[in-house]
Amino acid sequence: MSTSSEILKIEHLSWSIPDGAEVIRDLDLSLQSGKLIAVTGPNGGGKTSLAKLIAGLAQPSSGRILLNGADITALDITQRARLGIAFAFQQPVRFKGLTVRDLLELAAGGRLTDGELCALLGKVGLCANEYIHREMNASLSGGEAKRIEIATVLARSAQLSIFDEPEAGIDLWSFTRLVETFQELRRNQRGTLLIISHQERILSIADEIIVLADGKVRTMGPRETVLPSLLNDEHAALCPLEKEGV
Ligand SMILES: Nc1ncnc2c1ncn2[C@@H]1O[C@H](COP(=O)(O)OP(=O)(O)OP(=O)(O)O)[C@@H](O)[C@H]1O
Repeated sequence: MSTSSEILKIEHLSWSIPDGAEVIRDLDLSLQSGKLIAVTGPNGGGKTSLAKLIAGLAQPSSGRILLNGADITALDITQRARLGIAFAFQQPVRFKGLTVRDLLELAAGGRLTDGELCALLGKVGLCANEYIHREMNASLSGGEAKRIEIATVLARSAQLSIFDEPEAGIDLWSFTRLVETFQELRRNQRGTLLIISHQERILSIADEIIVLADGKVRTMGPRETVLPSLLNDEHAALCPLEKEGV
């Protein structure tokens, strides 16, 4: 059993949108390595904004982000990706001209055998034979593109993988497979997983749950203590969870 250490530290982080409204407000956070951490909370609470700030897609107005103790606040998304941060968008990105194989090989950093591609796509409930030569264009359905994007993050085997609402737009069977994949990664301690989700099934497999509301951490703690309070009536209005289906 490995002892976990701090992989990400966030100090006094704030971020404002162009009209001046503060979306992330003086937020402090510490994430331990090898854990599955779920981030939940009401719509508009700042979850995606926080993920973008961590991935380097947005620059904070103030505060610091440290990865393994090193200040990465000034680094852009490419530099942070090189250091081991991978981000799967809420809305998948399409890349005209690139095939699914190209994209997964780019993510993995080298050639992949058909068997490896099959294993990766199988983790998100896709059959490789039908997909590896498909172009990442509009001919893919929203759910297919979303699952391929998730597979690219899995292919990266990053130190810190961030998934923004992986449940959004994918069918129940693929979602079940994905939840199993997250559990496998957690069991094998393959990096740290930060998963933004409204799904009780994701929250139920988390080591830690963060509830974000109004740009601040409302609650953070082990699943065993946070989830019961999220499921009771007192918190239902603050953070309605999706219990069935996707
Ligand atoms: N680029 C932007 N321009 C203007 N407003 C923005 C921008 N990005 C985020 N916001 C606003 O900031 C707030 C937080 O948005 P964010 O997407 O981070 O919330 P969220 O917690 O991820 O919500 P959801 O659960 O609906 O995905 C929202 O009110 C949103 O409208």
